[in-house]
Amino acid sequence: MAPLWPAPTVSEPVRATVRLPGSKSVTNRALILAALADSPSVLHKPLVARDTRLMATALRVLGTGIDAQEDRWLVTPAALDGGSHVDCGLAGTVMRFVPPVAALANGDVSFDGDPHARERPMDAVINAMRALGIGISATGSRGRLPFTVHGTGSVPGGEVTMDASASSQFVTALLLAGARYEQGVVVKHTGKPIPSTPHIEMTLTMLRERGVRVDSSVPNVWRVRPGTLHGLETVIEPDLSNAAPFLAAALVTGGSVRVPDWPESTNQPGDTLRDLLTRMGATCVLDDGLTVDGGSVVHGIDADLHDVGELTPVLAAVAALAQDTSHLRGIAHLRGHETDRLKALATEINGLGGDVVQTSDGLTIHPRPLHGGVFHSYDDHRMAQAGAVLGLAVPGVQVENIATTAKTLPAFPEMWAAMLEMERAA
Ligand SMILES: O=C(O)C1=C[C@@H](OP(=O)(O)O)[C@@H](O)[C@H](O)C1
Ligand SMILES: C=C(OP(=O)(O)O)C(=O)O
Repeated sequence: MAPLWPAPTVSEPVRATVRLPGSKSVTNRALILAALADSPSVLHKPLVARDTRLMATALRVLGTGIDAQEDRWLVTPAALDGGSHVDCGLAGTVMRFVPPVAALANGDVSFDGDPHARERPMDAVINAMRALGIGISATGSRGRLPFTVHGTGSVPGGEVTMDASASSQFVTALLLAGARYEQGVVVKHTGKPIPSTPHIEMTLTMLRERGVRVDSSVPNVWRVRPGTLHGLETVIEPDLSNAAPFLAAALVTGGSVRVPDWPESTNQPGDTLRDLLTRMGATCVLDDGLTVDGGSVVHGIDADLHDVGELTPVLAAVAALAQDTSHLRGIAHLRGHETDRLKALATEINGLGGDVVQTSDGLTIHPRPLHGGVFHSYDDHRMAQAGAVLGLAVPGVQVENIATTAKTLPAFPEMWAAMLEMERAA
């Protein structure tokens, strides 16, 4: 078993300012778009974490120049080469977004990842790529990793229909590369509603900022015109989903946490924390940062998290510490995330004495007095964060493999300690 991290418990309200590094989703889109552009791009304040390093490495092996200084990454596009291998780790953004780019390379590019990456749904992207004229041979089972993309230097493109109900990333994957296909791309979704749609909006916004013409006027249809992407100098927003555990600390301890540089307008799903935490008893004030003050109680919540699924683990931890029952709905797709998050949350919270029931599309969480114990993280950064939140209020919680937070926030343990230190110093 990976090492255990004794999650700190606090008896005083947490009072802190927590500055967060860049967004994973924005950084990895910016890297892909920079690699496909007609001129160099500069990314200021990118996220430096496992998922973004994997993306940078993937694009480098395809021939892109990336000069990564700490807070400033210069990306110089070049002709894309094949004959290489891409390690996707456990990053959905790498395993879904890079293959349609690799199709533009001259030669074969093979893809694989962590053991659990081979379980994550991928078939819609593979089938769509085939329909767009891309050669791809899947050696993995059921259209999953590992597979090889047979790049020929160009892609016909055109119209494709897919079922993206398992992940919004399937749509994003084709839109990001589509302008570089000869006929562009038209993606049509059929099936149950797509989750995490703000992430598709993020893709559209970032494409348009780089000069790509995208029509999204018809629901569930996206039309990307063939054309040139421009290089761009851009500042990456802080990762608002990674703000969740820190803001939750304010709520569960009745304290106050401020996150500077909270964007006034954003496509990041983490922005809905303002509404969700307010409904759970917090007061949220947005000026040039977001300040969350906890009240005297934590309320349960009945919430559809379909669009903001990645917030679920931390919200479930808060819900387990609330005064009444919560219903988290619309998140069946979380079974295909870094782990089956519904099963993992129910198992681990119940292991501490909780009462969490899995439903067909979510979780029902009845708060119960919790006790200490091991909280397994399943190589899932957000499970580890959920364990840390529970530990604030429950003595003796030990989070297994806290290092897995490095997927999107390598300094998480240090930032957590610093947040609690500020409270003691205040
Ligand atoms: O496009 C993106 O950057 C993401 C889309 C979402 O994926 P799903 O649509 O699979 O939930 C989200 O959960 C993930 O963390 C990041
Ligand atoms: C689902 C997530 O990640 P990925 O980009 O690997 O899908 C997540 O970060 O919560």
